[in-house]
Amino acid sequence: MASPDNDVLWARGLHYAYDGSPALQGISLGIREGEILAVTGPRGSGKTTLLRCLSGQSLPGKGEVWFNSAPVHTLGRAARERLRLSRFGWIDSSPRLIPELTAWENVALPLLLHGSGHRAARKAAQEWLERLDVGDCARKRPVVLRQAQRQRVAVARALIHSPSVLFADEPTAPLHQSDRAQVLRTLSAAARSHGITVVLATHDLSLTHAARTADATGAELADRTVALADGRRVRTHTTGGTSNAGPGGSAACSLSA
Ligand SMILES: Nc1ncnc2c1ncn2[C@@H]1O[C@H](COP(=O)(O)OP(=O)(O)OP(=O)(O)O)[C@@H](O)[C@H]1O
Repeated sequence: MASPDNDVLWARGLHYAYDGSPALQGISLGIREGEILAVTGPRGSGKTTLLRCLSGQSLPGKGEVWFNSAPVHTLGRAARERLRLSRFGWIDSSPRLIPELTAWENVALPLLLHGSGHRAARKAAQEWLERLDVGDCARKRPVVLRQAQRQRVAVARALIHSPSVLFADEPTAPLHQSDRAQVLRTLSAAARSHGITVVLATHDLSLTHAARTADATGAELADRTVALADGRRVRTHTTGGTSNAGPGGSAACSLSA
């Protein structure tokens, strides 16, 4: 099926419930290639559930999710797993690194799994670690790293194979306030330079503003912000020129930035 407005990822009429308790109630959304979309809303508004449905980790009870021409909502578990490994990246609020591997080995893993040579993978991993200001951690294991360092390693690992879409679920939650904007700026700059589409869930709208205003030279963090409340899409705020409201989406409106 052709996507509306040539969106790389789009959803229509998504419903999801946990044991009969609704978490998503008819959300429709389209995301353009290379767009950085922030999904905001208070705790429990459905951000994580939406990201899980969009990335094929959870299947909606009703509705459709399409990645390009692939119907994610009808793919079997193995096909969704392959799609996630090859085309998607995921950053959680708590970094999940493999404790037996060093930082660079953790970061290099997606490349090694995709068949890259050891030397090339190590070089790329080192470059990503340096970009995220943890180059000196390359040979350390996660257990000796601080939480903020572990999260930067996790960000490097999510970006190293240049996924088509990066899902970031509260990626700065474990970081101190001072580190948050910097990691978000690095993430968004890296995504823009590699043409990676980003879906970023955060309950802290001020964070996206802080990352924008603190960056005198970089691009704005998000092109568009979609706000959720009680599993429904309630507001869209467009900040960049590459965005659309998506199928069934509300019209763009202005919030103060
Ligand atoms: N595993 C689960 N089992 C039962 N209910 C769940 C589960 N995960 C989420 N929920 C419920 O679904 C609703 C949406 O939760 P979700 O985690 O998607 O929201 P969120 O906006 O990401 O919240 P937060 O910012 O706290 O992560 C909430 O009411 C939540 O309590």
